[in-house]
Amino acid sequence: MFNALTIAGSDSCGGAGIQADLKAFSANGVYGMSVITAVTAQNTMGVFGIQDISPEIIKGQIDAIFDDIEVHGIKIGMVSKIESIKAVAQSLEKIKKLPYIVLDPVMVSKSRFKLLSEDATKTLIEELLPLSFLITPNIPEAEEITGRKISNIDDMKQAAKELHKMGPKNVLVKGGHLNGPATDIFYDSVNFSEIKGERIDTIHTHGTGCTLSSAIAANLAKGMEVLSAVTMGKNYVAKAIEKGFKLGKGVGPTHHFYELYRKAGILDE
Ligand SMILES: Nc1ncnc2c1ncn2[C@@H]1O[C@H](COP(=O)(O)OP(=O)(O)OP(=O)(O)O)[C@@H](O)[C@H]1O
Ligand SMILES: Cc1ncc(CO)c(N)n1
Repeated sequence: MFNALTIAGSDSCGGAGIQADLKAFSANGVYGMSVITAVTAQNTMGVFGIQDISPEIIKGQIDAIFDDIEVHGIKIGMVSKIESIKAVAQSLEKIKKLPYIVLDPVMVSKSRFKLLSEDATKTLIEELLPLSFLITPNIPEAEEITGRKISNIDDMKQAAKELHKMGPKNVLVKGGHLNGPATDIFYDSVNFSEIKGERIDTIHTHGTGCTLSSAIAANLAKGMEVLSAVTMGKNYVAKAIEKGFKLGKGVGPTHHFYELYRKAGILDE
């Protein structure tokens, strides 16, 4: 059995963060483990508070896992404070043979709540980008990291090149925030690939980024090469968005178990 580890924040309503990651791991056939960096009080309408976990307990969780278990893939999501980022980087740097790391540089929630402290972007760039096999910024995140405005596919490609210079082996700039087709740009230092997808007309997109990065981490953990892992992850998130559903009063979550429910006759359409 292959496994994957998510290092991220908890989302109390289960649509994003650790909860989305563990569901995406399971649905993509790997055993899921978690290191919680922060707890958010969150629902489909917004984020109402954050409690950061202490650097000691973040390190303690990572050490506990790596002292005992061979990890096959890692996804890093929300790590909101400078001290938390340093704790993650220091713990991971100690590990002799690191598995592939997929970093989703989470900064702001769909409801516009800051999930990364304003002073922490530089630390995220310096400490976590060089450790990453793949980073998956959305457009506002790519703009914040590169300082460039991104309005179209060519801008996404330029940004991917600049992001690559900051240390990650591969870059996926996600196009969910542009108008038109949901095209993501993949760059591996030599070639660009346009990972195409139709835009699905839905408001239920809570946790799309978490779902995608975790599906890709699961695929890498299973030994898939990077472009297949990204393409299959993109197909997975498209289906999860298509089957996204109403939960609460706001932006509902992606659906991770549609196929399983369909096969079991538990349809929820
Ligand atoms: N309406 C949509 N229809 C189809 N695909 C979409 C849609 N919205 C986003 N996507 C895709 O979902 C994936 C996640 O992209 P997105 O830009 O939404 O991430 P994000 O902003 O990081 O998400 P999050 O809210 O979890 O932080 C990308 O592959 C993107 O192309
Ligand atoms: C905990 C958490 N991580 C990531 C996101 C993505 O925006 C979110 N809303 N909440």
